[in-house]
Amino acid sequence: MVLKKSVSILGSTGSIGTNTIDLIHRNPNKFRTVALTGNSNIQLLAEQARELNPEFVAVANEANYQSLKDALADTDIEVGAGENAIIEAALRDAEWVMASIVGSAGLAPTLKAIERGATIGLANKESLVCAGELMMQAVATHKATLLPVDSEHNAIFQVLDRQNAKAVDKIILTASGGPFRTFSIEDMCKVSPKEAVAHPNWSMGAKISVDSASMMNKGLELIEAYHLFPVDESQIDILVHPQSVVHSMVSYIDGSVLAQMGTPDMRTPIAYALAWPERMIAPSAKLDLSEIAQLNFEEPDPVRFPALRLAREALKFGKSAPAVLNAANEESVGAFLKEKIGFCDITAIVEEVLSRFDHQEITHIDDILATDKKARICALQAIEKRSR
Ligand SMILES: NC(=O)C1=CN([C@@H]2O[C@H](COP(=O)(O)OP(=O)(O)OC[C@H]3O[C@@H](n4cnc5c(N)ncnc54)[C@H](OP(=O)(O)O)[C@@H]3O)[C@@H](O)[C@H]2O)C=CC1
Ligand SMILES: CC(=O)[C@@H](O)[C@H](O)COP(=O)(O)O
Ligand SMILES: [Mn+2]
Repeated sequence: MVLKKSVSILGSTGSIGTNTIDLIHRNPNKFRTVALTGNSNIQLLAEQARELNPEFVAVANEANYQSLKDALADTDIEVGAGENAIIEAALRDAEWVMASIVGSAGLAPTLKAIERGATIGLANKESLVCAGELMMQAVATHKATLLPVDSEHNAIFQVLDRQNAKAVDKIILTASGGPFRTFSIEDMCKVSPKEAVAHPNWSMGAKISVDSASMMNKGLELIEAYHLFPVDESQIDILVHPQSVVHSMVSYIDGSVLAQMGTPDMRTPIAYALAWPERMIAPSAKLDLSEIAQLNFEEPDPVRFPALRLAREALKFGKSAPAVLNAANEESVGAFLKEKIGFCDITAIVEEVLSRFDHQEITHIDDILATDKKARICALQAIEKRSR
């Protein structure tokens, strides 16, 4: 009998979470679910729990505790609510944990799963952006395994020659350019949330879709790549590739460039991380290059997409700057989605908060949590000033 891999999914009700569950459903003999977590979508969380029968289900928003409890009253699944319950889910004894909570809310639970030495499928890039050094130190100290799920980083992980790290010349992160790749600044400043979440290639949650539209997603991914892979900031390039077929590349000192390709379906990188070090079948459409016929590449435009410069500056500055960048961006994206500010205000506010902030050294997760809180207050003031 083959032992089932025990898995927990933090953020099971989101886009990454539901794609992960899709793969688990297709492989009932391979996986056993230990814990699931959500925030607002109680109906889906309860349905997932009924189907997968985990030990424990947690909801971050405490106001949703009773409805989740009621929905699972006739089962023996334990139910928890609040930030501590999400931490408890991360601490439950699953070998493999999908970190797919959106935003810096994912940091503390991901770190707890790392500290117990689990294998983490990391989708939650914001945690690495905020606390890259601390997280990577914790991975080494606790002998945890961090498997990048973000499609670009998963691609790099697949083509990086770890035996010859010194032979790496560049990491080339591909970017679709988002829905406004060809827009003028004037037109971009007028776009609606509906237009911003309509990614040309990927189906994703609202926050990351807006990040893709501003290209802050690529800025966050630059910082993510810096922490995940043994390269300097100057060795990470960003290249616009509108088809999202080449998910990223590594170029070597001998002139070889290795790329990972596939159709834009997150079930491929999730399946890679779920099955690692083996591989498993994923239902993603097969790549047909003759049908696609053309793959295009172009340099990103730093004027229309200032997020790329802001993220690189924050990475170079270090200290609390990346955590401030992330917090200000999360608040601004939230305000844009609520139509309180315009699309171009997002990066303007991030820049304003970054420049006003007294950046401090980070030595402990509490420093990150305090920075995150302070930067959000600062961002909310800037949002208020620009509110429509
Ligand atoms: N979607 C994608 O294809 C990709 C996503 N990523 C990254 O993966 C992460 C998840 O993205 P995505 O799945 O698109 O996001 P979604 O918005 O679709 O899902 C987010 C998940 O987090 C939960 N959640 C929201 N707020 C909180 C909170 N405060 N505390 C605990 N849980 C919370 C949501 O619960 P509920 O729905 O119940 O409210 C949901 O389960 C992000 O960091 C994103 O950048 C990376 C690469 C690709
Ligand atoms: C699927 C995934 O990994 C996203 O991060 C995606 O890369 C977004 O596309 P952009 O290249 O437009 O940011
Ligand atoms: Mn990505």
